[in-house]
Amino acid sequence: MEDCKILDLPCTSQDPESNLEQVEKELKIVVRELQILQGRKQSLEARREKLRDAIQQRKSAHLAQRDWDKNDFPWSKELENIQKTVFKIPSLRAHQLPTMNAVLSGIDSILVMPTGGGKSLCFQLPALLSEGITLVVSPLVSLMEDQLMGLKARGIEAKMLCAASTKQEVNGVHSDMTNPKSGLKLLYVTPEKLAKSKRFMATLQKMHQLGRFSHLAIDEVHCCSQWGHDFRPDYKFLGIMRKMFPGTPILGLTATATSRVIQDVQKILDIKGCLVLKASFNRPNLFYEVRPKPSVQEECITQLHQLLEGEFKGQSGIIYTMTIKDAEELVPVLRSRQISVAPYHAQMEAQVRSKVHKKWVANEYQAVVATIAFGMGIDKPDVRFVIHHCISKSMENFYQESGRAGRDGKPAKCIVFWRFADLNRQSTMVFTEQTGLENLYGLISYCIDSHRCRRNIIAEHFDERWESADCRGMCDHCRTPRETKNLDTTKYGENVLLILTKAASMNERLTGQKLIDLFLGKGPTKLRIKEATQQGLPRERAENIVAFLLIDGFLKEDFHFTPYNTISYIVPGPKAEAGVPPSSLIVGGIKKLSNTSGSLFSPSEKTINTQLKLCASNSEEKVRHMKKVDIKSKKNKPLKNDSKDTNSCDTPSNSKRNVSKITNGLSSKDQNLMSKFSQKQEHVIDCVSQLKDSSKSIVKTAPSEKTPQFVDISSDKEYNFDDSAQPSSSKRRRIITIDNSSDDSDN
Ligand SMILES: Nc1ncnc2c1ncn2[C@@H]1O[C@H](COP(=O)(O)OP(=O)(O)OP(=O)(O)O)[C@@H](O)[C@H]1O
Repeated sequence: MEDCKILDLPCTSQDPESNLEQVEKELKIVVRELQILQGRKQSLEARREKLRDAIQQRKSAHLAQRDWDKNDFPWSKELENIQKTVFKIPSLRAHQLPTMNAVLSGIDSILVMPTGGGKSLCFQLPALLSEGITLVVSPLVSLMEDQLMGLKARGIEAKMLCAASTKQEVNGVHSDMTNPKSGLKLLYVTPEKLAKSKRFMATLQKMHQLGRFSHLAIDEVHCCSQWGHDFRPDYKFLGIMRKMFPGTPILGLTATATSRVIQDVQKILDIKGCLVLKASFNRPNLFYEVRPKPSVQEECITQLHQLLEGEFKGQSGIIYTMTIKDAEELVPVLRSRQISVAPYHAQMEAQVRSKVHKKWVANEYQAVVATIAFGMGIDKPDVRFVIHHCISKSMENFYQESGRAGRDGKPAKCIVFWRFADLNRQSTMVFTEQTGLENLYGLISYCIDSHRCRRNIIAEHFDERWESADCRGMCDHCRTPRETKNLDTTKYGENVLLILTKAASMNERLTGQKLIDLFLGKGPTKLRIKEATQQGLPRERAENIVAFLLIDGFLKEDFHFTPYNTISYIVPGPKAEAGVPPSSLIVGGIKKLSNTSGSLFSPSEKTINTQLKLCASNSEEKVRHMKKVDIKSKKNKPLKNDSKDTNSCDTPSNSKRNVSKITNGLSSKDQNLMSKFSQKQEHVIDCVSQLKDSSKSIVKTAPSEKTPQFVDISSDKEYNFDDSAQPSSSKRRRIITIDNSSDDSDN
């Protein structure tokens, strides 16, 4: 009865049916109105969010317009005095003074500056000019230890708190925080400490109430963002700091420059609209070089030996390895050659690690052989070389790691040893991360590109533009420029597909190495295809081609777990599936370009015809076994009439549709290639279809009764295709140049 009143309906017990009908009618009207209102609410909320963002951006831009570089702030004289007398720094670098002025003006800011740029000074110096304590959140104990060492050497009172701090140390810090007479200026804590110690947060609140919480500096602030390369869940906790400690200016510092990360960080820390200061990422004193890594470990050791005893003799450096095992294995071998090195990785005891670090800083070791555990905060100014014995997992990681070199501004070298085998080792470790493969492939394109300025590639990654002049011959490519030529990769793509098709038809999966063997006419005879073999192609070049096809999205890695490890197999990528050719490839070479023959640069029609015949005969063989999908008849239908296939992603007709979709997003260069490729497209589609067909019978995918798309020839069962998502190839660069200088087949 109550409900009836609410709905304002006449409620008579005589006619409940008609009453119910009326109620339901009314309910429908209300639900519809609610839906309309809900829709309006959502669109208004979205608009509000956009307007708020615009206001914050305007605020940010407005702040950035102010002259932060001037020298007439109330603190300017004292700032200069401390800079010169305490820090013994004669002049400030770009963005240091503006950041310090913003901090001292009480403005929330983010400073984006490359590693070694001098970010720490931007909170250390203002700390000395302010009443109370500057709290510095830093992700690594080694980083904090490093800074404490430097500060103590300058007579500045600084302490740290971490999980390893003794009770006595903790009590001492807590009393300093609330004691107005304490001279403590900088307090370093890990984000874990903040997130997990209620006692610490309580004392921090007290410190704030007493007006002693002068600034909050968050080092490596990109760790807040999942888009960054080093996300740390405990950094998320910092989101409450703005609300908990109003009036305490926040300074975020990072060497990660992508705008997506910066915006995310602003949101997480609740400092949208703050001042963002961004320095250029170009480190002009660093020489970038990529060397082919010898396949035999002994040869690689010899090269390292030659570098450390030759070019880098008497100089200090870091050798980065991918795994702890690699570091542990490399050290004794190098020591046996009288090179003074020590390992550094996460499995070593903290005290031993710290000892290695100190001895290296004191030049008692020429180099540390380290995993990425030796990274953030390594502040040795005279590091003259950083050698990557193995590729990093992303461009960001590489930039950070190599950025340990040359922090004193003097020339230093950053050398990467690159080999295809390391791609698979890394990819099997990073593929579970959200953007792991995309990030890794970004670095691979840096490694396999044999022509473009390395600096240019790094700049592109960080949304910057550096002209060739910015490099000034400080990378291997700019030092020895090469002539280049466009290479049609269609032939390579087709040959690789032929090999994959044949292997799959024999229930074989191919790892990258196996595929490259077969591409070069090696490996099991039963899997070889004479017509698809690249005669005379050096292995290094073949590896780069397959790597290129992977990062271009023509091929993709398919990961399988075994009880012991994860294996990466190579399968056709989204481009091959859609019948889109690989992107264009520029080959660079000095000696060989003048006498290049058509055999490599323009695939001979003869070879293609042979391949087509081979594939066509294979296709026909398979097609005979297809019950539901007649590839031949479907691929001859005009695209418009393919309406039946709208839900099928993988039939050839659909692949054609995908082609047109993909073509719309392609550059004119790629479109030209596309039209070339389209003649062979059906053949490629056939290959991919066969491949899927065969691979389905290998993996025995569960059949679906709803929309069968092909029939397993071995079991007569109907199947769907269910391809796993890949990083979008459109996000990657299309033009890459690979080495041609050692290519015998060019002669
Ligand atoms: N204006 C300057 N002139 C000369 N040296 C400077 C200047 N500013 C900082 N430095 C020195 O540069 C080195 C690197 O500084 P710092 O450790 O602050 O870099 P960073 O930007 O924090 O790097 P990272 O991202 O690796 O933490 C230090 O040895 C520091 O003393």
